[in-house]
Amino acid sequence: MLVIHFEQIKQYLKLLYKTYQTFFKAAFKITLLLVLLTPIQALLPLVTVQAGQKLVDQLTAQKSYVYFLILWIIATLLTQLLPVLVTNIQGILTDKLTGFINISLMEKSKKLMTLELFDNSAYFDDLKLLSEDASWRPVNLIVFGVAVLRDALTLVGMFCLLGKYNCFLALLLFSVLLPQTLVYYRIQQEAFETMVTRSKNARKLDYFSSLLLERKDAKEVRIFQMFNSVIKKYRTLFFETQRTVNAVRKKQLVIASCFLLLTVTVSSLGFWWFIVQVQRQVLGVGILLLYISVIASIIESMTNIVETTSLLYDSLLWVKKYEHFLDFKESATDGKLEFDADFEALIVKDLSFTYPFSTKEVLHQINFSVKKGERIAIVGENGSGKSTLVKLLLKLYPASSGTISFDEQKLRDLSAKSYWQKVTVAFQDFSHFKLSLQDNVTALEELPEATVKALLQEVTLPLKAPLKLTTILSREFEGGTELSGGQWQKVALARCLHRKSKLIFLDEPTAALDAKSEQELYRHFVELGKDTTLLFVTHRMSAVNLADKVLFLKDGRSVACGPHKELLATEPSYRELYELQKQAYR
Ligand SMILES: Nc1ncnc2c1ncn2[C@@H]1O[C@H](COP(=O)(O)OP(=O)(O)OP(=O)(O)O)[C@@H](O)[C@H]1O
Repeated sequence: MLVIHFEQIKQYLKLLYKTYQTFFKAAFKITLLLVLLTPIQALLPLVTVQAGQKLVDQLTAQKSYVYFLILWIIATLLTQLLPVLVTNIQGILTDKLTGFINISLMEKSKKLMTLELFDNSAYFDDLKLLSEDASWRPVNLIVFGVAVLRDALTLVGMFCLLGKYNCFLALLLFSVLLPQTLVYYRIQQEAFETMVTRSKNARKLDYFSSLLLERKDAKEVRIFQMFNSVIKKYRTLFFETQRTVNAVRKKQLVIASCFLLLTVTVSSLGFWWFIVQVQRQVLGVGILLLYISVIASIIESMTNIVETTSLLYDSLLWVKKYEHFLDFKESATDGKLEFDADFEALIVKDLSFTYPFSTKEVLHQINFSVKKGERIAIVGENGSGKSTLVKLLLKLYPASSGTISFDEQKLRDLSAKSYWQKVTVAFQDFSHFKLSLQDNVTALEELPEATVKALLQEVTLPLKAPLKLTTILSREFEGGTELSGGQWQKVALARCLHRKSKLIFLDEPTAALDAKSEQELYRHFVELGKDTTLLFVTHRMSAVNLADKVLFLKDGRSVACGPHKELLATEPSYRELYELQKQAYR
C-alpha cells in the first residue's frame, strides 16, 4: 500500500520538477528570482518565532531585549512585504508562461504533418483539454507550485527547530503527521479521480447546457423540441456526479477528524513536557511561546501542503498531458524531395488505407491514373471512400499500402510543405474562419485588394453592403456578419483559387449551391487552363459531363475509371446510379 503512495509521491515530485523546468524555459530570470525569494519567505516564520522566544526569555531574566525586538519587527515586516512582491513576480511569470505554453502548443501543431493525432481519441481529448485550459492553468501552476515549495521548507524548518529541544517529540509528531499526510494525500487522490470522472462528466454537462444556449443549435433544438429531454439528461448526470463527489467528501471528513485527534494528543503531550521543563527551570518561559507557534505553524503548513498538493495535482497532470503532446511522434515521416508541379501523370497504384486507430480498411487496392490537364470526377455512394481518397492524395494521411506518384516521384518522398505550396483544395467541410472576408479568401496571405476582389468576382460573390473585404465573417465579433451557406462555399472556392495551383482538388464544396451555380462554378474550374489538373468529388451526376474521366468508387474499391459514356456502356452499377439521379431530376 505504502509502496503505491511512494510511487505516487515520486511521480508527483517528478511532475513538479518538470513544471519548474517549464517555468525556467518560459522566463529564466523571473523564475530564478522567485526561487531565491521562496526560502526567505519560508524561513521567516522561524526567525519570528525564535526572536519572540528570546525576547520573552530576556525579558523574564531582566536582560536587554532590544536586539530581539528589532529582529522580530524586521522579520514581521518582511513577512508582510514579501507576499506583495512575490504576488507581483508571480503575475509577470504567469503572463510569460501562458504565452510560452500557448505558443509551444501552436508550434507543435505546426509540425504535425498528418491528421493522425486527430484520430487518436486519447491525444485528441488531451489536446482539447490543453487548449481549453491553457489560459488559466499557468496561474494555478505558479501560485500552487510556489506555495508547495514554500510550505514544505517551513515545515522542515519547524521540525528542525523542535528537534533542537526535543528530538523524540519531533520524531513522534513527524510519525503521526506522516501517515496523516499520506492518508490525506490518498483521499485527495481519490477525490481527484472523482474529479477527473467528474471532469469527463463536466464536459458532457457543459455540452448539454451549451446545446440549449448557443446560437449554433438554436434552430434544431427548438423545432425538434429538445429542451425537456436535454434538461432531464443534464439533471440526471449532474446529480449522479454530485453523489460520487459527496461520498468522497464524507470519507474525507471522517478520516481527517480521526487523524486530527491523534495530532492534538501528541501535541498536548509535547506541551506538557515543555511545561515540566519550564517548571524545573531547564528552559525559559519563552519556549512555551516558541512551542505554541511551532505547533501552529507545523499544522498550518501541513494542511496547506495537503490542500495545495491536491489543488496542484490536476494542474501537474495537465503539464504531463502538455509534455505528452509535445512528445507526440507521427508514425509517418515527412519526405525531403521538392514537388515538381510540372508532372505528366498522377498514378495511383494498389492504394489501400485503414484510418489510424481503426481496424476497418476503407480503401482497397485503388488503381487509376490522371494525365496532366485532365479533369477527373470522383463519384460513388455515401461512405464509398471519396473524401478519404482526396485526403490521401493531399498527403494528409500516409497510405497503408500501395503508392501515389507523380511520374517517378512518390508522394511519400515529397516534403509536405513543398507539396502543399503547389496544390489547392476546397473541402466539403471547409473552414469558416472567424476572420475578415479578405483573410478568409487569402488564408492570411498578403494579397492586393484588387486580386481578392477579382477572385470574389470569379466565384460570383458580389461585394454588396454590408459586406466589405474587411468585414469579419462572424457575429461573435463587433461589426461582424454571417454569410449564407452558399456564400460561404463561394468564399471557400475563392480561397481555393487564390493559390493559382496547377493541381486542384474539390471535395464537393458545392452542396449548398443551386444546380445552376454549381454547374457554372465547376465549368469555371474546368476551363482554368490546359495544364491544370482537376479532381473533383461530386454527387450530382450532371457534373460528370464536364469531366474527361470518371473514377467510380464502390465500397472503397475503384470499380471503373474512364470517360462517362464508356462507363455508362460498360458498368451496370454506374449506369444504375446515373439513371437513378436522372429520374430524380426529371
Ligand atoms: N477519421 C476516420 N476514422 C475512421 N474511419 C473514418 C474516418 N473518416 C471516415 N471514416 C470512414 O471511412 C469510410 C469512407 O468515408 P469517406 O468520408 O471517405 O466517404 P465518402 O465517399 O466521401 O462519403 P460521403 O459521400 O458521405 O461524403 C466511411 O466508412 C467512414 O466511416
